[in-house]
Amino acid sequence: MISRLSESARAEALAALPQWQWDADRDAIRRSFRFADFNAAFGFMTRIALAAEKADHHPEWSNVYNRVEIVLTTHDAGGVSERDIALARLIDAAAADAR
Ligand SMILES: C[C@H](O)[C@H](O)[C@H]1CNC2=NC(N)=NC(=O)C2=N1
Repeated sequence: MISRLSESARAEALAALPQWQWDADRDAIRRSFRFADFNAAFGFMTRIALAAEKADHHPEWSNVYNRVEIVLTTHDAGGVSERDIALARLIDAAAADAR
C-alpha cells in the first residue's frame, strides 16, 4: 500500500517542481498547460496516458482546445504520494517535448 507523503516531504518534493501548486482542498498537486493548438495538447495527453497506464497511476485532467488542467493525487493513499511526484516529473518532461 502506497502512503501519503508527510507535509515536509511534500514541500521538499514540490520545491523541485516549481510549476506545480499544492491544492489543500483536494490534497493534490495541480498544474495548467497551454499549447499551440489542440493537436499539441492531445499529443501531450496521449504520451502521458501511455506512461500512466504502464505505471498504473493515472492523472485527473481536463482539456479545452489547447489547454490541459492536471490534478495529481493518489486515491489509494488519500493524498499526494511518491507516485504523484514521479508522474509530475514525467509530465513536465512531456510538456517540454510538446512545445
Ligand atoms: C487497481 C489499480 O491499481 C488502482 O486503482 C490504481 C489505478 N490508478 C490510480 N491512480 C491514482 N491517481 N491513484 C490511485 O490510487 C490509483 N490506483
